[in-house]
Amino acid sequence: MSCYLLCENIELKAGYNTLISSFSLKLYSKESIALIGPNGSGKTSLLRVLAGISRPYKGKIFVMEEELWPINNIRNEHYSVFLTNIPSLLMDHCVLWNLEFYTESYGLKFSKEEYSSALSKVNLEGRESQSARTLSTGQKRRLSLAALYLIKPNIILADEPTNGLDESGCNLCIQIFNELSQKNMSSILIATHDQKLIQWCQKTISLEEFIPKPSIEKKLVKKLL
Ligand SMILES: Nc1ncnc2c1ncn2[C@@H]1O[C@H](COP(=O)(O)OP(=O)(O)OP(=O)(O)O)[C@@H](O)[C@H]1O
Repeated sequence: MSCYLLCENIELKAGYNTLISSFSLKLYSKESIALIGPNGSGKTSLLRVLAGISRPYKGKIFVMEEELWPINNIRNEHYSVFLTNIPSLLMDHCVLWNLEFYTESYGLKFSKEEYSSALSKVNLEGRESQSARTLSTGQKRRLSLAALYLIKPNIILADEPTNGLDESGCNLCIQIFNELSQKNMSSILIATHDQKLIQWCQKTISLEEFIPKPSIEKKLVKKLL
């Protein structure tokens, strides 16, 4: 199996605080890993770094064997997708425009019928001309899933993809991830608190293990304060 995403000894900081240290990961084709950890443990920050949106303080990242930094050549290639959803939707544009925009940013163009069929898959049929702003939270998630289904990226980095989805939406999300992993050999890294999604993943990595422990000096200062 090919290793699609590799990172070694990653250290992340938020301001002066070290969020995560010595984090390494190998993500193979068809593999699905759940990234878990309490609120604020750095799951989103890590996904942003792995997607090439921000740089790690330390460590190396390889996407399909290409090193991500010092220059990010990876963005907008057919490599990874970052399922942030709502903020990345262009609210003043309609559903179809958003879908075209997402797929074209990966160099992919589809027929009107193919876009409509992807919308039907996520239960948004007939909503092509509706403004993205007027979609409900769950419908915005569904629109992101339709884009994901069309793009079929090799690497999927999903940040709490089932947030705001009802039960059928959660099942649909798992079904799409399953299809992409089985038929497209996609590898999937999911930051989530959703037990059903965690159970679906083949592996779980807890970020808690990579949160640096406060030194004795720091503990002492805290106690004295
Ligand atoms: N730009 C920033 N400046 C300062 N602190 C930041 C910044 N971005 C994130 N942080 C801090 O980094 C920590 C990790 O945030 P992050 O969103 O990665 O956590 P998370 O594990 O995804 O949390 P949740 O489970 O709540 O989604 C938080 O304490 C957050 O306040």
